[in-house]
Amino acid sequence: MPDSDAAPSKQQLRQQIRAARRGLGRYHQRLASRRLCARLALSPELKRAQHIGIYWPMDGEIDPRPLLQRFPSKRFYLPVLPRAARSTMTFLHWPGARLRYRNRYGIPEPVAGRSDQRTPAQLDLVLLPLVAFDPKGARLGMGGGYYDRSFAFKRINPGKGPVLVGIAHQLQCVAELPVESWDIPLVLVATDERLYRCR
Ligand SMILES: Nc1nc2c(c(=O)[nH]1)N(C=O)[C@@H](CNc1ccc(C(=O)N[C@@H](CCC(=O)O)C(=O)O)cc1)CN2
Ligand SMILES: Nc1ncnc2c1ncn2[C@@H]1O[C@H](COP(=O)(O)OP(=O)(O)OP(=O)(O)O)[C@@H](O)[C@H]1O
Repeated sequence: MPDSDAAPSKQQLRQQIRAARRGLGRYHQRLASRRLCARLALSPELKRAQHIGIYWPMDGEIDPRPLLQRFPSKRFYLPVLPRAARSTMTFLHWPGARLRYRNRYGIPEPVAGRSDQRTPAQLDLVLLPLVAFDPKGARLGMGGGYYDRSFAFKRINPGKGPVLVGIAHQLQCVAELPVESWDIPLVLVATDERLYRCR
């Protein structure tokens, strides 16, 4: 079979979708972020959650940060990459911790200090950045395996720990992603246009 007919590899899919996402204009980004946050704010899962993992957007990702203003009484946490290879991320309360440091991918991270620090299992809900998703809740990330490793405990005990919510622009939706044995399924995916309840 010629290459052009084959399903795109994970790497090709990442490249295509990341380029499309980076191409979104500033006006589109602002509107998409507001629509996403308005939709998320209505979900019972988010209303119930008190300790929420969020992310600092990069590479054209949709911006979830307006949720902080909407929910001043909830606590939000940013991921901090593990120091040791193959370890899990920790989540630091923010704002509160200083955001001075950029990690190896150029993403700002809070600096551990006196601020509240949580393990992945200690959060109520996590908003996961992603490159592509499908309506069944499969997620393709940047390829580091950070979220998969951090929430691997949910494969053994799906009821434990946070509700995992994928966050994306609508253009990041694909019909079906190949699922790897280590992939952690998403319960919800929220975009600027829709909310997907998976499975
Ligand atoms: N906003 C945000 N924060 C996040 C993630 C994310 O996807 N988005 N992550 C989700 O896991 C973790 C970081 N994972 C990342 C993995 C790879 C690259 C990246 O840019 N890779 C380059 C290769 C460069 C290199 O190896 O140095 C690339 O693909 O171009 C970025 C983040 C934690 N924080
Ligand atoms: N639970 C796990 N235990 C050990 N290794 C893992 C685990 N989950 C993922 N990995 C490793 O991480 C690598 C990257 O996985 P994958 O390409 O699915 O990451 P991703 O979901 O795209 O990335 P991210 O979660 O950082 O956005 C895989 O090659 C796999 O070996």
